[in-house]
Amino acid sequence: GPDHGHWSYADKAQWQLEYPYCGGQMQSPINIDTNSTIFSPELQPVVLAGCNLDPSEQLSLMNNGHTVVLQLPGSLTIAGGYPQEHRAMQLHLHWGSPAGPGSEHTVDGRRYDGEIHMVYYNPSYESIKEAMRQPGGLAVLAAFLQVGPEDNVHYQPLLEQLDEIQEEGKETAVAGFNIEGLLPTNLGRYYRYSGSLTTPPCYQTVNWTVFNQTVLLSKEQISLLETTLQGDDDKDLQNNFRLTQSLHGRKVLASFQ
Ligand SMILES: NS(=O)(=O)c1c(F)c(F)c(SCCc2ccc(C(=O)O)cc2)c(F)c1NC1CCCCCCC1
Ligand SMILES: [Zn+2]
Repeated sequence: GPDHGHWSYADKAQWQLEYPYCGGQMQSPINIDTNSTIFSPELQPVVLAGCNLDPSEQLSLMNNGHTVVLQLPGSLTIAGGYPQEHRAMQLHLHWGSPAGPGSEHTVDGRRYDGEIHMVYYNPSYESIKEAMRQPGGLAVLAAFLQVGPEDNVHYQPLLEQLDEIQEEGKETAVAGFNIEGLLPTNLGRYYRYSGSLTTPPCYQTVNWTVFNQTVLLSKEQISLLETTLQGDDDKDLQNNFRLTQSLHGRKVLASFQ
């Protein structure tokens, strides 16, 4: 993809020097102040289509030095909850370390253990490259990962392969599975706002959905995520989250009261 190689979460204050959008007024992630959200009953439940990927389908799982990325087929689409259909591109995770949590968004100042992002693009644009640069060109479905009492079996296809891609740049194959299992069961309760990619180039073209219900993983699964991968210069890949950005007057809508 575009040149993302040399930035890191250590120098996130300098991103805007190289990538001007990162200093913009519609940046992500944000803190969601639940007392200031606006109930919007027109926000319909998110509906996914084509998410039960056949096990014969092989998906690329890669450590790109900043996160673990699962490439998704364009046959997986958002069929409800957005003005028009969007096609899947990839999903990736954000996490912390054994010393603390690592979600990107926060709710009333609370940071969760981790966060999954499913990235989609609006196919009415000529190409993904084009869609990425246009307002409303991208949709990201975000859900918080939280420590719960037992293993989340839906995350095993991803987590059991992490030891295959410990080093930056390593890639492995994952057999198709039900992608919807990675999200909360209730896709009707969510926050919606206009923001950006949380990584350079920070394009301000993302229509964000942050689900209210969290996804529960076991302590062992969260710990595996926090302690297996290495980023650039062989340091542990941890705390790969951007700090929350100012709303600059943006409103956060809620599909629920
Ligand atoms: N939260 S997020 O959605 O902004 C996000 C991150 F926070 C991310 F940290 C990432 S990974 C870092 C950016 C990156 C690195 C390499 C490559 C590549 O080799 O193709 C691609 C991207 C990452 F990939 C994404 N999502 C990508 C943003 C980068 C360019 C558009 C492609 C889909 C979304
Ligand atoms: Zn992300």
